[in-house]
Amino acid sequence: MDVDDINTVAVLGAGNMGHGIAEVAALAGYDVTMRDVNEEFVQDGYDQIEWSLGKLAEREQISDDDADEALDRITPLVDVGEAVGDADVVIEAVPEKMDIKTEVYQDVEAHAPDRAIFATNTSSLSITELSEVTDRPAQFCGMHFFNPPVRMQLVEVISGAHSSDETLDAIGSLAEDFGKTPVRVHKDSPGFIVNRVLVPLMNEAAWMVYEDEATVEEVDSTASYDMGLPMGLFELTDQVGLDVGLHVQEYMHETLGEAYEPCPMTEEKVEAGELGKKTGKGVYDYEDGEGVEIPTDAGAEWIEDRLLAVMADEVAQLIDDDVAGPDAIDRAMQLGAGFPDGPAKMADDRGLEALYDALETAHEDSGAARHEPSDAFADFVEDGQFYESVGSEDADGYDYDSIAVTVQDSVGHLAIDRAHRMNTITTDMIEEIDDAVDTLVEDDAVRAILLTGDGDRAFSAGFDASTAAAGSGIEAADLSRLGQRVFGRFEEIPVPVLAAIDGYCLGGGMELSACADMRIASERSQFGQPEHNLGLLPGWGGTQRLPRIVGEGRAKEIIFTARNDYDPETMADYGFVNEVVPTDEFEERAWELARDLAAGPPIAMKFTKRAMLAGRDGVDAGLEVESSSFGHLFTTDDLWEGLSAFQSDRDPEFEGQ
Ligand SMILES: C/C=C/C(=O)SCCNC(=O)CCNC(=O)[C@H](O)C(C)(C)COP(=O)(O)OP(=O)(O)OC[C@H]1O[C@@H](n2cnc3c(N)ncnc32)[C@H](O)[C@@H]1OP(=O)(O)O
Repeated sequence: MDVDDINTVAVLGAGNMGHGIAEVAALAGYDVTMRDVNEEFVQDGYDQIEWSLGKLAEREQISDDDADEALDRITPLVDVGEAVGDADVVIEAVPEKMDIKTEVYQDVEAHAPDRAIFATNTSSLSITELSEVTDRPAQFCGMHFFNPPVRMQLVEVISGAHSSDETLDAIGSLAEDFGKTPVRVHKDSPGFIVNRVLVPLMNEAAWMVYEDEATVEEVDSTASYDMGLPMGLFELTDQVGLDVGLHVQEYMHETLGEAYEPCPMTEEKVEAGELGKKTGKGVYDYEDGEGVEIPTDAGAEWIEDRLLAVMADEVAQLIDDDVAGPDAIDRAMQLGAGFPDGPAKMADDRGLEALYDALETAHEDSGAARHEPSDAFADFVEDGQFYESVGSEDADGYDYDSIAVTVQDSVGHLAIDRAHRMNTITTDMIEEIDDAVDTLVEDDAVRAILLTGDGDRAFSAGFDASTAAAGSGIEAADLSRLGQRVFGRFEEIPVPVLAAIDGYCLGGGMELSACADMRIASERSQFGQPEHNLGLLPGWGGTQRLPRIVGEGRAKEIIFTARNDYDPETMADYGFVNEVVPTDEFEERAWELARDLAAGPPIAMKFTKRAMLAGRDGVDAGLEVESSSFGHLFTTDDLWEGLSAFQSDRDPEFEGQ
């Protein structure tokens, strides 16, 4: 089945995941039936969707009409026959119990059309085993969403032993059509990617505390502030629920072996009903205690190495077992767990040998199976790096971690690729942008650059404040200089640069866009320089470049008010935005304009940028560059091409000669 043949999606289960998936499908324009075992459950799910759509509309992420139309597309049902009778795809999100799922599939099988693909949202059961309770194992695969589906970008698309390529392609395309990023998991392996990396990591954190090697504060401080993870590991454990985590750990222990033995501390807490945030107490105490309090400076290098080593071993096994490559693993962890970098890259950066040694030393001390490095890990240490040995699966485009760079129709497209963190900007990203500018300028095929932010929430929400913890004044000044210089390169390079802003464009993101030659924005965009709210100032050129574009008075207003909600029309009035475009036409318009710029005369473009830049040193300097450039252009083929195209009333084809 092709994704174009999918019109109706049946979602089984109206719980947290089920109603979230139904909402996502309806927002993408599909007709949705949502089924649960009784009226109350299904109505609860429907009410949750209504509430969530209302919130999206309130935040202007969708219009009121979009919210109403999405809700209208959802039919809540109890009758299985009615729910799946006309379904092209059935997404099952019922409780994680094999007997419940088996019963549901038998019921569904009796009513679903032969063409229907079955996709299970299981996070911990075997896709292959589930597919075998149906009569269509080839039309069956995993489609694992993350909680809450409306906000989380990742969908793991998992191949069971019998899944056909056609099924996997259709479900991958469906996930994309839902506005999500599918990551292919090539084998039905316990925990797939995200849980396979995250669960042993959380388990190791628990063991370190249980065995008195470290305190909760030390582990969480290391994870949050030294490794830059979005939260502490115990904070995460409490948020997920200790019972939920333990359930997956037990499954992994059963299927993968002794190395996954759950920590007794987790078992004890589950037995005592201390399940995490939802019960008021887990590892942290939310009712009688202070809740989560993580000191910024209690981290330790050996804890970081241990945690990285545990992850590296899982990554090694996943790659070795052909479950996924390093870039798929990293992408999944960034989108599904909010990691700043993926575990393969983090381990490569730290050095596999050092991490292997850390694990081996732990094994000598503890003798525990979980500390025994796998053969796969040993092999990768021999090879040097995960990425070096396996390479990247990204076929076209250049290979970067935090940006995506491709060339199409003479346009070099540089997308900030951290949608999971609002496309916030890190030092590594700035260095990658620096390198990408070199690469694109050297590429003769590139005649214009289009700057965008991945996803539909932000061009960029600015500097990644979570990486700002403990820098000295000198380091911060260096970071400021780095951003000023690298962003400023867009002003200096010979090709025109268009920033296409869709969503938040704040702080450093706005400073980056200010270096483009032109800016267009979707109607839903929001602008601002909120640095003063953080006690900072715009440090990537904002105090200099913004006043040049909007005038000093407006620039001071934008910086002093520190608002983050300037609308695009106002920014167009201020002269910052060249054009405001309806959101649903935005991507097309951005590319149209970028292609138009790429079709312009390269030498005249280069000289125009150069003359304007020279003018910043004074009008006379600018005028001098203008006239010498004007003279030079008279010696170019492009001039004659322009003149002859004008005379014969056709579009010119400039070659930059
Ligand atoms: C030299 C350069 C300096 C600078 O650039 S300083 C930074 C300037 N930028 C800002 O101050 C923007 C800060 N962010 C915000 O105000 C809000 O966010 C938004 C208005 C962008 C969006 O608000 P909402 O829709 O309510 O979403 P949410 O839950 O606040 O954010 C979603 C996730 O994105 C993370 N995030 C957003 N901006 C940043 C940032 N600048 N640095 C680090 N993380 C950021 C959040 O924390 C959160 O993450 P989780 O889902 O894990 O809670």
